Amino acid sequence: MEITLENVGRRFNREWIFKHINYTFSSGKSYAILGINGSGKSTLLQILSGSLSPSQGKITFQNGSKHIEIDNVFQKVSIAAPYLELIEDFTLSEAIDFHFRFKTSLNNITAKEVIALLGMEKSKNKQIKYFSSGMKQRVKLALAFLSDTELLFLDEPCSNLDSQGIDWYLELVRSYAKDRLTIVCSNQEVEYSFCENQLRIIDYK
Ligand SMILES: Nc1ncnc2c1ncn2[C@@H]1O[C@H](COP(=O)(O)OP(=O)(O)OP(=O)(O)O)[C@@H](O)[C@H]1O
Repeated sequence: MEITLENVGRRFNREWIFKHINYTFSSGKSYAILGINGSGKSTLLQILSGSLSPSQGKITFQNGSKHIEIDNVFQKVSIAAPYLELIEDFTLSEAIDFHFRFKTSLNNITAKEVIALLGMEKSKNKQIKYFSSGMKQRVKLALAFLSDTELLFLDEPCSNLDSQGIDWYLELVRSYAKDRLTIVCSNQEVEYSFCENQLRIIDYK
């Protein structure tokens, strides 16, 4: 899978958030999108997931010689982001079952195995609304990493994680990010230091 941006820019009202991005993202590689708060990282990630249109320029999604329509991109992407909330009334087991009604699980991993990987056997029947912010973040990350999608998009992946949680995240990266196109929006090095490519929003202002 390849995502190509040609002269891409986005503005809200009269304010340009970024302009003239020419860049190609390719499968099997990892990318960090870097910038200070409010610089436009999440906006760019939404464009890359097909959920927001650029104000100028062109984005194309290509699988080998096959062009992918923008409306079909959502099937190929897993996103963990602060603005994408879990359904709070679900128990953990229900949230996992619900998620995998829409996305195929990676290597046919079962809900039981996901719960074991989260280390949350004792909380499987607890409603998400009673989870701590760090527990919710772990659930979001597990659902994204363990979905069988070529594109893995992580916006501030270590928010609310303690040092143990950060090690757990890095283990997910080692185990499940390898052959995918991984993009991390961040301004914390620990979250993106594994990414071999970096795109700085400031270069496109
Ligand atoms: N729907 C919208 N309407 C108007 N302005 C918006 C909208 N979405 C984002 N913005 C503005 O675009 C700019 C970039 O926001 P964005 O969330 O992409 O930044 P970010 O780099 O991800 O920030 P953070 O690190 O705080 O998450 C901000 O000034 C924000 O206020």
